[in-house]
Amino acid sequence: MSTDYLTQKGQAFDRAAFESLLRRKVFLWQSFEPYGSVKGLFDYGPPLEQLESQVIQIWRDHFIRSEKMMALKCSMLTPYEVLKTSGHVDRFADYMCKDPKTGEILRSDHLIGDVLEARLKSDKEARGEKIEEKEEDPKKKKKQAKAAKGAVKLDDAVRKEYEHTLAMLDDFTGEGMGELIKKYDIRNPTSGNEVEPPVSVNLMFQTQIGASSNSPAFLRPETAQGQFLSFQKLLEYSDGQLPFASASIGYSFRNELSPRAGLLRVREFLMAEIEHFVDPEGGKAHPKFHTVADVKLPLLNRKTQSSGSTKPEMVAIGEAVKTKLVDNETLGYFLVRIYQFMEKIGIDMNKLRFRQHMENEMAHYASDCWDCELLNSYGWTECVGCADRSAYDLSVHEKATGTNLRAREQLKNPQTIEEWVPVIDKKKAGPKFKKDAKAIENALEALSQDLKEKLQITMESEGKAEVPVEEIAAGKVEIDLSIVKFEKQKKTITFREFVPNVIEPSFGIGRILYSLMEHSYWTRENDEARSVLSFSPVVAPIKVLVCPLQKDPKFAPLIAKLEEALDNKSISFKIDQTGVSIGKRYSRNDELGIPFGITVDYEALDDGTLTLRDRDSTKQVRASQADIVKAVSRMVKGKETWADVVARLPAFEGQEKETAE
Ligand SMILES: Nc1ncnc2c1ncn2[C@@H]1O[C@H](COP(=O)(O)OP(=O)(O)OP(=O)(O)O)[C@@H](O)[C@H]1O
Repeated sequence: MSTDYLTQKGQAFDRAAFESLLRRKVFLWQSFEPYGSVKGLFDYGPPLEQLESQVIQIWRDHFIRSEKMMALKCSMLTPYEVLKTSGHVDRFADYMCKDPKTGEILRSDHLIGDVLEARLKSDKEARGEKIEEKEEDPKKKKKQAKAAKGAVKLDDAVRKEYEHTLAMLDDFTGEGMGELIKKYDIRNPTSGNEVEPPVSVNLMFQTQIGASSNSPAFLRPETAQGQFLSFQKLLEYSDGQLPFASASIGYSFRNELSPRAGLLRVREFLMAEIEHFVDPEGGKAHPKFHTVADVKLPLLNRKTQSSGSTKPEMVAIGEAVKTKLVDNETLGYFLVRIYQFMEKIGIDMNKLRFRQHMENEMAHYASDCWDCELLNSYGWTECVGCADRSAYDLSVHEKATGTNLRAREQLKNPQTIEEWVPVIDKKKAGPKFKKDAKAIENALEALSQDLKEKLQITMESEGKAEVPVEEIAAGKVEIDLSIVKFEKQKKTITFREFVPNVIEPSFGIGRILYSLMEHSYWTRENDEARSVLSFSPVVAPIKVLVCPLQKDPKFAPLIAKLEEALDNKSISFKIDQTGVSIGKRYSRNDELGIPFGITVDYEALDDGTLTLRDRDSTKQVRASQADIVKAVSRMVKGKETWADVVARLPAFEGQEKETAE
């Protein structure tokens, strides 16, 4: 199947050929194949496992080391209460519709979105809109003309309504989506059957800790909660100084209703999440913002999206923060760091944009949110979410557990303040409240200043008052002045206490890897189309292909020496000693994305020189083993490019034929 999506060389992207390469070269496959496979679960073979490990290494260096973040490894099994407090138990759900005849489960918003988009596409074809766009491509023109024959033109008003519905889809409740399904006669596209009304399904995998069902738990749907609950440890580790950031790389689990699009929507995936804790006073400034202020990013803001356009604008982040397009410096700083990370791992930067969340997409507590989206053959795909989560997470966990999740700022000048304080007659309170006495004392101290003042006035006028105490069985307690009174007392404070705000960049590694593989894929069109994966030398799973020119035992000592030299520099390599032609060996290893080939030929036997081939240009240089290994070592560390090497080392013209035999 071809799509409108183009490779880095401007060729039509052939997804079937791409997927066949991934299968052939054992990049990935659906898990548990001998048992019929499970949707949404994938196993990675050696090349993809290695690619992931290289990308993670760069991520660690780019964020954890360079930004001095505190790396954490938190438990994946998470007690029910934690996710109840975070809101996941009640709200981490999607709506699904069932096809009653086939039993197929469809995610309601995807179903509506897909059907309306297909109708709009068909309408465009019927109006000939696409045909005009691609006039220069006769093959496509023919295909579109054919499609247009079966296309259905929509009424202008209907077309507008569909477009509006698609833009607002995130706003619909289950009931609302049910009405849309009826109104637009939306059916299961595969069977044509009517579907049942949407029902809400929580996306977490539930389990229990220990043998008793009294301790329900979930597999975590994100790594973030563990990081929030480690806040006090992190604060201690950073000597109480803010801002600081924690980072966690680990698996998350979501029981997606309709896993699809390969690695893009799966049920178990690797996340790399950062929680940057910052004092909300001072506008969430970032100490290193000035170093990135001039970097321009492709930003697709809310206003542009509302106008129906999807074209991002290149804006310097300094300007974007100044005009409040991006809410604050810390958020802006991270958008730039995400951009630089993507560039480092070899993402095609023409296929990257930052899309601002529409108001209706954001969580109620978030103050701004941008997704880093990568374009692949499935369309623009959110690969990193970067949100300002305000003080929400720490506040809710503090409230639920009574643990202090605050930071303190030492005041330059101590301040004297007056505040209402409960003065409890413990001799009377103890016998009266018995086992609840401590909980009641804590609750009285935790009351707001306003409430303390109000309670004192009530007790003075009415002789008694009622105080809510969630922690005791009765849920409330009656107090009077013989037991407690609230007094205004002077107090000198030397610090300010606050709940830090959190900026969270959240990376889905699988989606990034998949997009990176598509961005790296192209075909060399010489004698026959040959697939190439142009992984940059820094991320390539294997760095070097070692090829003796022919199967000849004479080469063995030189190969052994070369192996030792590559090993000494920790360069991963593969030896291809099969009897096929050198050109064929190169091209089948181009499919693995190996950036360099070192050939040992008969000249090497005389003078010890080897040839080094660059995968993308197929150009070669000839030099001593030491020079070649040094050049490779520098290139895989990103310290030198092929252009630098070509400028330094003599070219080798006796290029082997690239064609297969
Ligand atoms: N089912 C999934 N499969 C693979 N990666 C995922 C999946 N769900 C989320 N991610 C990745 O985790 C990142 C952070 O998760 P987040 O909760 O922000 O995603 P989300 O907004 O729920 O994604 P979506 O709207 O696509 O379901 C995403 O940017 C994405 O890269």
